Amino acid sequence: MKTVLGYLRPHAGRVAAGAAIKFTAAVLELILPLLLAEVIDELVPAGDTAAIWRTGGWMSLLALGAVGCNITANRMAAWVSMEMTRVLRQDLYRRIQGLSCTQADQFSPSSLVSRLTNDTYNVHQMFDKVQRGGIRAPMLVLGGLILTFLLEPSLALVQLAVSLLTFLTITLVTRRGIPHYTRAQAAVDTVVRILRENAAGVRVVKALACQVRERDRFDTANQAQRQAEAQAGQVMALANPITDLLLNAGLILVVLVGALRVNAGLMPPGQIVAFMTYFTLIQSATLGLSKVFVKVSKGAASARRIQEVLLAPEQQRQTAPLPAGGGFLGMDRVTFSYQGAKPDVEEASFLLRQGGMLGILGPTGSGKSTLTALLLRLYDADRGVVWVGGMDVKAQDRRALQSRFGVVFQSDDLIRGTVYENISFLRNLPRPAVGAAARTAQAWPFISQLPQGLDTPLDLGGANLSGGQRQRLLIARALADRPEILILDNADSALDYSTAAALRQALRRDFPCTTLVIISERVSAVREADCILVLENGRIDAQGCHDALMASCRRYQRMAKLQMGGDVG
Ligand SMILES: Nc1ncnc2c1ncn2[C@@H]1O[C@H](COP(=O)(O)OP(=O)(O)OP(=O)(O)O)[C@@H](O)[C@H]1O
Repeated sequence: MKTVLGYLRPHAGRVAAGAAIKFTAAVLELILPLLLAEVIDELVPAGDTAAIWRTGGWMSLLALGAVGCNITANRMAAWVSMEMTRVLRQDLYRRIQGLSCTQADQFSPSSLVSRLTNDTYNVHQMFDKVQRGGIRAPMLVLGGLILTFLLEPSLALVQLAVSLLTFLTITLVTRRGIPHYTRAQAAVDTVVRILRENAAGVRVVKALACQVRERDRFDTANQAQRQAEAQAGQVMALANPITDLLLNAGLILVVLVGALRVNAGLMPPGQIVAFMTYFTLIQSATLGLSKVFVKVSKGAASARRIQEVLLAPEQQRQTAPLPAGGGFLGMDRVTFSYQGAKPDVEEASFLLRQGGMLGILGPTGSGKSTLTALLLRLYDADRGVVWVGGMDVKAQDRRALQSRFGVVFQSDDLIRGTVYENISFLRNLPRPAVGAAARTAQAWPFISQLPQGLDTPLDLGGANLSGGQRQRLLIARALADRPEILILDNADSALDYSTAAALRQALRRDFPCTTLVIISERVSAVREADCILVLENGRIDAQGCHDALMASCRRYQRMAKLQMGGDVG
């Protein structure tokens, strides 16, 4: 909470000015009933018309002054809470971008999204409500009670009792309602998730004829959401009628007790009117105050969640010396585990010269992608040293390090936009560079056949392209900025053999100085590599060039024979 509160500091002057204006408005509102009682009890019996007009004028001025002050202070409050939330959201976004993948995995992507959206919204609401009602409501309640106690203690006690009852009722009702709303919000999340999964996997759903099951899944989530909303609605439906009842009961009590005291000659009749006005003021302020409490409790919980991300520790930068003759890129006895249970990469060591090619082969789940994640410093190794450009990756600025790479991950997707926008990908690259990358990636033949060439719009995820066309665009995206190091993670899986061969040839021709890291299930994709790693269960089972592995590694020989028939020499 302290960290989030710090975002108010730059606006302290405005907040203080807003509070002073709200204070002034509350004082003006509290003076009005006193003047009203004076008109009824003194000026009307005295028949002093001029004084009645004068006091009426003052009352109008006070009422207008209070409205003006409240509008000004509310606008200031809205500005401050919007501005501080903007900066908070911006800092949170930057921090999320700076989180290591381990930290992002720990928070979970959906939780980070909800911290950035829902939680910042709750904090915004809290600051807005506190500034608007946090001064005015307690001032009106306290000031009203003090003035009424000075005027007539027995009536003031009636007001105090009813106000306390109102406050307790609203707080209890809202507290009971909040869990239902939280459940309703979670149910909405589930509905949205099912919708997104369904939209993304619409082809699979249709192909596997799962529409009915999907509909049932959606209906169940939809029903759960309706139920949670209904329960919340049932609880909250009590709030307004109960407060109306308490307000009316209180007014009746004030009038009754007041009338009895007036009849007994213990107080002037005008004070009943003043009391009724104070009572209405105090009741509405009490309601406002309970709403402030609700917003503060929700906002404080959200502020804690935001703070957890903002204060997530920076990654340590303990570097280790590189082994002698470390080369351009490599690892030395690297061990890494995603969740600390079992090593996902164990004792991995290899070297690669600049401009060289590293091939990585191995069964699914053997740690191939994890090796590239460590090179990119998406995760830090638990033990050992990883280096790129002859320097420990931990000693390098993560963004600068990552900008040296062009990468195609298995999970990459196209965005809604033109072919050019998909290849350039937010980098504003010149069109000739984009065209050249598309040629190397073997994408040009089909791009030139599209109705608007590079300017042809693509659907989200490239739904209007074939799998192989999508893959070639992704490769072009990785190449377009002429990276120093190129990582292709199974990027040829949807390409036919002759296109994959043409791609390899074009890569060597057009990017002779680029260091290549190629993960593939095909021996043909890596056979020209300077070094091929054969992985098994996170360990490097064997490494060497194609000929060396053919001579020494049975697993590699089997794969080569299986995939390339007799052509394995
Ligand atoms: N983000 C993650 N969190 C936890 N475990 C993970 C994560 N990513 C991968 N793993 C685990 O690490 C191990 C190695 O995964 P990795 O993706 O590196 O394998 P791979 O050889 O690239 O597999 P594939 O060929 O199927 O892509 C697997 O056991 C996998 O379950």
